[in-house]
Amino acid sequence: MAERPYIVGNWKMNGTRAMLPEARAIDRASQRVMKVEVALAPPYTLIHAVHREVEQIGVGAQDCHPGEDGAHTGDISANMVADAGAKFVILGHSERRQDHGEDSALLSAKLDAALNAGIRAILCCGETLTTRESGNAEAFVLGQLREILPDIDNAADSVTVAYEPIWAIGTGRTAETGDIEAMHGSIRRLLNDTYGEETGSQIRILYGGSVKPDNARDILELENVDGALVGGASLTAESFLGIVLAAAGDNAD
Ligand SMILES: O=C[C@H](O)COP(=O)(O)O
Repeated sequence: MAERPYIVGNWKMNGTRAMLPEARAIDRASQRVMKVEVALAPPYTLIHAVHREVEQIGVGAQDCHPGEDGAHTGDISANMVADAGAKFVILGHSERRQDHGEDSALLSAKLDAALNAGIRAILCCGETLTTRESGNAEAFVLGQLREILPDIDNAADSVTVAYEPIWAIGTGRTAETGDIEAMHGSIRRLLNDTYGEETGSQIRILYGGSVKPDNARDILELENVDGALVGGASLTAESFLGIVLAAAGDNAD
């Protein structure tokens, strides 16, 4: 278990203002679990409202445009999400890669925009089931990361990695613990090679893919698993807090 696990809820395209009491409940309970760092990434429309609603937990965005401003109808810049209260942005989620054709060049530009706006990035990576079954999962995931990891000195302050096998997202299937540990170990070695061990060892690596209160403990205990990126189970305070408590080892304080 990481010294201070990082548990991030990604609400994806879910949530109206009716969800604000869930955010408030998550925040209030998280104040009693200081040994876990908790954050929520609501849709753009709720970032400011959630930011105003909470005191303890972090608030982030699920995406940003690579540009600073201008004629991009319907887009939202990193400066805008920062202004709304976001302290981080999720980039490269497989749903955006699939739904919007996002590639590494675009993601690198988005990452630059986020860092210039002074917000951190959660960089997502993960393989399809076909890639896993062909035995190429590790090469694929490390390749994704090599293409987007930024060439900066303070990477540990700016970047978190989230490994999410695509076939485990929203399916109720989680990867085998041995496979998670092996992939996180490979990602750690890549981070150490890229940034040196002092920095590489401090960059957090989250696991995502059907993390629930009843499997969180087993996953979070694995070596090099520093937290979780949670989708479906972050939509109610009850299930999300179940994961937060599992990360705390069930002990508040
Ligand atoms: O960003 C979160 C992940 O895609 C995991 O989603 P899930 O917990 O619903 O499987």
